[in-house]
Amino acid sequence: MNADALNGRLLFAIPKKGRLHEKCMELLAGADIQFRRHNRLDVALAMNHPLALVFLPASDIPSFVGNGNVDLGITGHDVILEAAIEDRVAEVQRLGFGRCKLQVQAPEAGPIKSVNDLAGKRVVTSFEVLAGAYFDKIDASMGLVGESKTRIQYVGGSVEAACSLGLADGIVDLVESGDTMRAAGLHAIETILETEAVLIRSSTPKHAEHTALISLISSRIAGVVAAGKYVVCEYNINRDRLPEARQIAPGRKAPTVSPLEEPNWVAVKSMVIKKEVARVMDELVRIGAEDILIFNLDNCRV
Ligand SMILES: Nc1ncnc2c1ncn2[C@@H]1O[C@H](COP(=O)(O)OP(=O)(O)OP(=O)(O)O)[C@@H](O)[C@H]1O
Ligand SMILES: O=P(O)(O)OC[C@H]1O[C@H](OP(=O)(O)OP(=O)(O)O)[C@H](O)[C@@H]1O
Ligand SMILES: [Mg+2]
Repeated sequence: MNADALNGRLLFAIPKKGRLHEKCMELLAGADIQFRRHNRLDVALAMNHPLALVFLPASDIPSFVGNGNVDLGITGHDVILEAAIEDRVAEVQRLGFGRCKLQVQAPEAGPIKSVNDLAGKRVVTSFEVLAGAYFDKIDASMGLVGESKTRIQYVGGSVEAACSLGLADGIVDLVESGDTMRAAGLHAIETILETEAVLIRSSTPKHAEHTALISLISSRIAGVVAAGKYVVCEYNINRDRLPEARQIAPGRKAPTVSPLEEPNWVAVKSMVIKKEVARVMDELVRIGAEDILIFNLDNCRV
């Protein structure tokens, strides 16, 4: 594809593989960004917007966006901090996936039980900036200087293997379920940060003409993200219990209340945060609600 094909198009960077890729594909579908990606090509023109998708490694996306080479991107909050470029990218919104923690880990069977035990030793990581800054503080607090400071070594992946290979006394890497950590015989001794995927744009955009399209795409993505966060809860209840029901499930603005053919009974509908729905249903049952139904949302604008 020659550079002319991209002329005037908004460039949107998407992780080309790894943990964030599939979820990003779902977001693009939910936002109705249609494209056909040709085999091995990392640029795909959208068919229904003046936009091109650029498929890049997640860790390269912060600098591409921060330097204005692309206008919009999805990547992890962790790699933005690691790229030390947070002053040049604006986080438009959190996306609710790619949630994990950057943790200091050490062999479970060994003597290292705290970060102080690890200070001055060898740490292997793909996050050398964040791990370096973290251990600089620990070293300073323990009076470790020069040669006695913690040695941070970069590796590109499979970080958990470093201790058993004799390369490191501890590591700094991402943990979600903890399965990889446990399988490698490691345990977490400290959390450096919590992260999730974020939609970012350049703080100093080169192409002001894209502002309206960036707003449209952001609003569509926000709708897809919200749809994953909420369910619609519908139930029947005696009108006398409405004040209590409203406290249990207040909805976003207010519940929708419709009359039923049964005297003094109403049907109520409200949006409920998905994670809270079991508790909300328990409480509605407790105050006499009947026929409680929960509906997932495909998409929304809230
Ligand atoms: N286990 C995980 N659970 C949730 N999110 C994760 C996990 N691992 C990584 N991430 C998030 O995804 C981002 C990209 O990491 P990922 O490992 O997918 O990329 P990669 O290393 O380029 O790909 P690959 O591992 O396939 O080589 C991380 O910066 C982090 O924000
Ligand atoms: O706590 P868990 O659910 O086990 O997830 C954590 C693992 O996921 C990521 O690795 P990934 O699978 O991307 O492989 P990589 O190390 O080659 O990047 C991360 O680097 C951890 O190794
Ligand atoms: Mg990885």
